Amino acid sequence: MHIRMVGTGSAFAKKYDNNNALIETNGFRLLVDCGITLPKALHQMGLSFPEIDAVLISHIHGDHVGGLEEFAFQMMFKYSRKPVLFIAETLIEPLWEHTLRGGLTQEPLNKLDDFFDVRPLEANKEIELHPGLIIELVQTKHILNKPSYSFLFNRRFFYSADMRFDGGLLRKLVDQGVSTIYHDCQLESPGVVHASLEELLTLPEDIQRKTWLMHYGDAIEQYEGRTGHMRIVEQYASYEV
Ligand SMILES: Nc1ccn([C@@H]2O[C@@H]3COP(=O)(O)O[C@H]3[C@H]2O)c(=O)n1
Ligand SMILES: [Zn+2]
Ligand SMILES: [Zn+2]
Repeated sequence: MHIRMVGTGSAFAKKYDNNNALIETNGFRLLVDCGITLPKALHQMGLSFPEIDAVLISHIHGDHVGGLEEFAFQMMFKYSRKPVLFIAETLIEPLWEHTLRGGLTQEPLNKLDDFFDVRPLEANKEIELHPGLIIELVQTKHILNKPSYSFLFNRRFFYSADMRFDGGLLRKLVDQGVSTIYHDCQLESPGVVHASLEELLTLPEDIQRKTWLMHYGDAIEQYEGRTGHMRIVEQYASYEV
């Protein structure tokens, strides 16, 4: 399974695009989150929307869903296709009512299903998105009373959505066989709604060696060599996980 980050930046980063990714396996290309900067970043990578087989959403923040309106419009009016949208069932209503409805509604198109082939996902339950690509949604803490889901792919690759530090969960995942963790990282403390670098540096060495940092601020270059045993995911680079 390959992963390419379309962006590795925090919500307010300006040197890096929104933390969105492409997971590619067996000819299937899954977009993980679709933020504000995604349409342009994807274009700069030489890709267009019809080349994406499905999109998966972690939570309702602009750097994760802000590009969905353009995705929906392009697919509907330029390509006459309805993209597959994998999304936790708890996020379906808020995505439409709070994010997309205003821009997309034009009678008779007035619901999420008019624009996307919606595939609701249940947390803590494995599902095969495509042959060879199994996912489990893990609800992780981010903003109070606002659901956010991290992703476990093929039981071995953990991709954090925006989440607060949870060393116990990471320990459990590694003990269960997870070999690679991509984790959002806020460089400055306190993290508040994200794991801070300071907190991530408290992880035991064996977990740090499996951990790669993403969703970072523009100051990341100043932190090179200061991330313990954790590596930094590079924007646009392709990795085998
Ligand atoms: N209680 C909050 C809520 C949000 N934020 C900032 O807003 C950003 C929204 O996207 P994000 O990637 O979740 O990161 C959030 C914080 O930077 C924050 O700092 N405190
Ligand atoms: Zn974010
Ligand atoms: Zn967020």
